[in-house]
Amino acid sequence: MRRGFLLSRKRESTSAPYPTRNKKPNSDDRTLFAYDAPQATEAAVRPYTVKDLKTWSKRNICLADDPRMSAKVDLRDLGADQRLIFRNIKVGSTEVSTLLDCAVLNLLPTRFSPAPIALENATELRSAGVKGMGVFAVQDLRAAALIHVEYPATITQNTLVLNFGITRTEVYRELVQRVPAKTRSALLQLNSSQLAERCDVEEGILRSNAVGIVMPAPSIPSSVAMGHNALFIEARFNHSCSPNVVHRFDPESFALSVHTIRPIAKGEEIVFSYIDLNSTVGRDARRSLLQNRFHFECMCDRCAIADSATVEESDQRRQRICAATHEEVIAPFAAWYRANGRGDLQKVIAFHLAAVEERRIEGLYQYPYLLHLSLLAICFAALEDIRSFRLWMGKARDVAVRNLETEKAVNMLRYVVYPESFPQWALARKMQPCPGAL
Ligand SMILES: C[S@@+](CC[C@H](N)C(=O)[O-])C[C@H]1O[C@@H](n2cnc3c(N)ncnc32)[C@H](O)[C@@H]1O
Repeated sequence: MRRGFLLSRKRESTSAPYPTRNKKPNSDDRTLFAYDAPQATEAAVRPYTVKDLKTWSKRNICLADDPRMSAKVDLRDLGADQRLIFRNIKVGSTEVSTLLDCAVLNLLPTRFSPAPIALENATELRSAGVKGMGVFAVQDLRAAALIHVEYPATITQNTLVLNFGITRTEVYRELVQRVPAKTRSALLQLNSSQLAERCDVEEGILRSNAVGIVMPAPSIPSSVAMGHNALFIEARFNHSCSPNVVHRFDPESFALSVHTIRPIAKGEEIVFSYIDLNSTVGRDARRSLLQNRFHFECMCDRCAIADSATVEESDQRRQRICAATHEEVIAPFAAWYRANGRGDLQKVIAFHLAAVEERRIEGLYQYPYLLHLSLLAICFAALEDIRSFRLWMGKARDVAVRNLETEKAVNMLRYVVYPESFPQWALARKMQPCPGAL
């Protein structure tokens, strides 16, 4: 057996909380498979001490599939430092098969909060051509609508390096084996794309369908170590580089929720992004990342553009959008403000409207989109233009709603209803020099 192993129940009770590097693994390591702690609420694992975390923090953990990361660390060194255990977590009547680090398990809430309720009859599953099946809107959907809520079938830490006594294939097989029978048969119906010929069914399905989620993490320098993948059976949304929904996993309720980013027309396909569109900008780079990570050639609207001049134009637009810094976005308004309102506020408005339009064309609505919206609302408040203020403040509120920033969204709604209560209301007039002043 290779050096390195997963934590078994037996070891949890020993004085050393985790196997040490010098300790030789033995056949007991496999007792893990018989381990069955049913609830996240059960304190079966000793909580981490500060010392544990400090020791661990010094060590780099890497993504085996990511060449940038594996250069930093010797994979052979990692075996004894992984503290992953299989555990089925119960959320209401749902059971989630997980392979998680003890530190993450200990950070889960002792009681999950109720999941939010999605709009009923909002979507249907049907053919999406070359992409296989896809999810489509069956009614017009407004921006920030909650259209889908689902508990995962499986969750794994995505630092599944081959440093266990078992292979990655066995890990995936075990994880699927632990999924309750009814869900497991639905899981096994999922498409495993090009991976089907290269690996086990379970591995193919998990690797081509699981989506990245954020789990609670101890504060360690290598945050990438805490990346996780979760498999959802019903959320069969295809990928798009111009997504119209965002998904968020909430560890407090243990549910995935999917919100619309913009209004979606009845019949339109509902798509989210499988990758970080801020860091992978050009069409070719996006396609090769999706091919390497998810094993398909992206056929989304932006990637399927045939004309190379249009692709170039789109790439440049995306470059501009992704390169925009917070400072650059606020600069025009800040200059107007510093000049005591003496500049042309219409120019500031034109700057933000152009940026918002570029984002609409590319379907990129991540930060600092909200900043553009807020500054448009501020400009129109300064000019006492009630209609435009309500429009842009309303759009900013939609972003807060889909970001689950409830308090902010409530305040924004108050401003939509009572524009004059907005702090910058009539700012342009108030900043005019008083008649007779020197
Ligand atoms: C989570 S599944 C999405 C649902 C899937 N189409 C189905 O029939 O179950 C991910 C798989 O869908 C396909 N897919 C998703 N987005 C795609 C895209 N933009 N272009 C081509 N294929 C895509 C790929 O085969 C990928 O492995």
